[in-house]
Amino acid sequence: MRTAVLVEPTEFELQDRERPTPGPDDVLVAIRDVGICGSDIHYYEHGRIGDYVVEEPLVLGHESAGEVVEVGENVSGLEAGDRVALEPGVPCRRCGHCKRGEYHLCESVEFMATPPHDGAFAEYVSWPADFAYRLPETVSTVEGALCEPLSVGLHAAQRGNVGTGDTVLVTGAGPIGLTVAEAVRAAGATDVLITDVVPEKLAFARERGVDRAIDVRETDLATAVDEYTDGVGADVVVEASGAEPSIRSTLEGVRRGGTVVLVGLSEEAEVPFDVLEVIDNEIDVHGSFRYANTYPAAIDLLADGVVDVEGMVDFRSSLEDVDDAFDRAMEPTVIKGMISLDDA
Ligand SMILES: NC(=O)c1ccc[n+]([C@@H]2O[C@H](COP(=O)([O-])OP(=O)(O)OC[C@H]3O[C@@H](n4cnc5c(N)ncnc54)[C@H](O)[C@@H]3O)[C@@H](O)[C@H]2O)c1
Ligand SMILES: C[C@@H](O)[C@H](N)C(=O)O
Repeated sequence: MRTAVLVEPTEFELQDRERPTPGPDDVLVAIRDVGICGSDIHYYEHGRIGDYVVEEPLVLGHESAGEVVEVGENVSGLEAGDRVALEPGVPCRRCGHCKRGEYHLCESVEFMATPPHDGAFAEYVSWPADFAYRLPETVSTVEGALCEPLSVGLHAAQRGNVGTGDTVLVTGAGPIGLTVAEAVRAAGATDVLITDVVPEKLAFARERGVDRAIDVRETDLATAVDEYTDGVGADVVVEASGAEPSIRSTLEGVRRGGTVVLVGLSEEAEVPFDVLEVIDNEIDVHGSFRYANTYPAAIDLLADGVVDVEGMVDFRSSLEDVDDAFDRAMEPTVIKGMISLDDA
């Protein structure tokens, strides 16, 4: 089968690999669509993300969906021909975190395209059936693949306990900020403000219906939020840029007694944060890491037309053009590129 393998930073090689054989609890999936995520780009450019280092050739891609072509003997509920979204992180299912349902915190999670685990830029992937979710007819495999970033948004909204009538400030209008915006709307937020430093990203967010798009290069964030909220501040701020100034600015946007959710990963592990402000204003600060139990909700929201992810896609490219696709995906105005494979 065809695979695109990262052999060195900035160097993909198209390799012919043996088609995997599904184990008894697995499904073999002919991959149709795979999103290019910021972490794929980071591995492509730098060969590492923090302690995760690409030491052996690695198949990238963890936002994927495709068609089941074979099922293992223990699998029920899925059959050949079903289209599925693949949840990319598979936990041990036995530890305390798994048993509590917070399986994304399992220390033994094997996550696609995170060294040493291969991802989905491949014709076929064999995957545990309980992490493969059937797509209804009305949900495309592009949408199925983008259940992954949508899940990051849904989890962030849950971490922020976003509720009906809330005003939410999202910092960063990349794919994650945009899925957060979709998720908080679905959770009942009535006012969504978003920031960025790229005018095209802000214009796009505006087209998608955010109530206020703030260019923080030109506009003081605290003033803009105060104006919008009559000096109160946002109920919830979700940081989705990873930019240090933006992380610090979350405290300028949140109301007293409000919640800050940190999703964006800073290049620096330590970012100065005014703890006196946090205490004095009784701010709840939550980390948000990946997601758990979000795929069924993501698929239902897409099937019901409550959220949109397909509109974020700027281009679809082929496995053979993966180098060109990554070059395009790195352009600052591009939101989402996809690698799409022919029908298997
Ligand atoms: N916690 C998690 O589980 C999780 C999951 C996926 C991604 N992430 C992280 O979330 C962040 C966002 O991911 P993405 O794929 O959307 O990244 P991205 O780089 O595509 O988008 C980030 C956006 O932030 C904007 N930005 C830069 N500086 C800014 C500033 N000072 N203020 C406001 N906006 C600013 C950029 O212009 C860009 O549009 C990244 O740090 C990524 O690593 C975290
Ligand atoms: C969650 C996922 O989108 C992220 N890129 C990760 O590897 O953690």
